[in-house]
Formats: sequence, C-alpha cells, structure tokens
Amino acid sequence: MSEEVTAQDHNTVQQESPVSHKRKDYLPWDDYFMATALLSAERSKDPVTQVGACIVDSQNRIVSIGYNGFPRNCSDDEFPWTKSKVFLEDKKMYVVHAEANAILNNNGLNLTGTRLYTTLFPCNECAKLIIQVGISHILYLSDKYGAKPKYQASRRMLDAVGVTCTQYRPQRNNIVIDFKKI
Ligand SMILES: O=c1ccn([C@H]2C[C@H](O)[C@@H](COP(=O)(O)O)O2)c(=O)[nH]1
Repeated sequence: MSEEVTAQDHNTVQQESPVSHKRKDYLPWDDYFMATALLSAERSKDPVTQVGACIVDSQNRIVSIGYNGFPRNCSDDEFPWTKSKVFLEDKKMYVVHAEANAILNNNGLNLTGTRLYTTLFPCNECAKLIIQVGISHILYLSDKYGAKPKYQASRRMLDAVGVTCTQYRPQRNNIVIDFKKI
C-alpha cells in the first residue's frame, strides 16, 4: 500500500476545526464530586454548619448524595435548629447527618469499595455507618471539629479498619453556577 497523501486526506486536515479539540478547563473528577457535596450542603437548613456528602463508585459514578437535615416529615419549622442545654430543644437530638443521609439514600446499591466526598470530616456515629457499609476512602474539606473527642473516636475507628481519610485540596478555588449561561 502506497503512503501517498491524496487530495481527500488534505481536505480532511483542512476541515478540522478548533472546536473539535478537547476543552482544557473541564472539572477534574475529585473537584466535581466535592462540588456535588458542596451543592448538596446548600440544601441544609442548619444555620451554623451545612454539610454535604457524595458517594462515588469505582467507575466514577455518583451512587448517592445527602445533606444534614431532619428526618422525613419532621418539619423544619417545628423542630429546633438551635443548640440548647435543654436536650429536647437541641438540634443534635433530631438531625440526620449528611453522611448518614447519603448512605441511606443509596437506592439499595452495594457501597463496598466506594469513596465518600464530604464537606466535613465525619463524626464517630457516621464513621460507624461508613465502616459498616464498606466505604473505603473518605475525602473531606473541613476538619473544624477534629480536636473534639467524637471526631478523634471517629479517626481512631477509621484508622483501625484501614479506611483512608484525605483532606482534599481542590484544584479550583470556586466554581460559578450560572443558571443563565445556557
Ligand atoms: O459528621 C457530621 C457531623 C455533623 N454534621 C451536622 C450536624 C449538625 O447539623 C451540623 C453541626 O452543627 P454545629 O452547630 O456546627 O455543631 O453538622 C454532619 O452532617 N455530619
């Protein structure tokens, strides 16, 4: 077979347009998943700390998301979003954590070997659930409660069973979502 370049080949080259080249500033996977967790956190009614979580499988498919909120049908207008020394008036008594909601929202999928992207390092109760469903990696943004015993207990359990925990440094500082862009 000759290596001659035909007129048709030349035409093909000339017809190539820059639009066919890959976009350079697309979102990297990890930023995409952490941004999804952050977007989910925007749904939270907690006035102090809004937490979002996103669970991803080994094929980079999002299998679940969640944020901190009250249980289904427990009204945000009736239950307290305050911190109080009176137990029944403290939000802690009622709120379902973001990681727990993400685990519960998974539509029955097996979460073994998945990654959890969360905006806040998980507490001890969430760590127990994370371990029980087989999540193997945690990527988190904030560790603002890391010195508290609940969070140290969490780290102790996660370390003991080999769930890796990485504080994620996003490649971008922000992502603008502009509803008018399209
Ligand atoms: O692993 C966690 C830990 C906490 N949360 C939620 C629970 C609350 O709604 C807030 C924390 O409120 P503070 O007023 O900052 O104590 O975060 C969670 O979803 N997951």
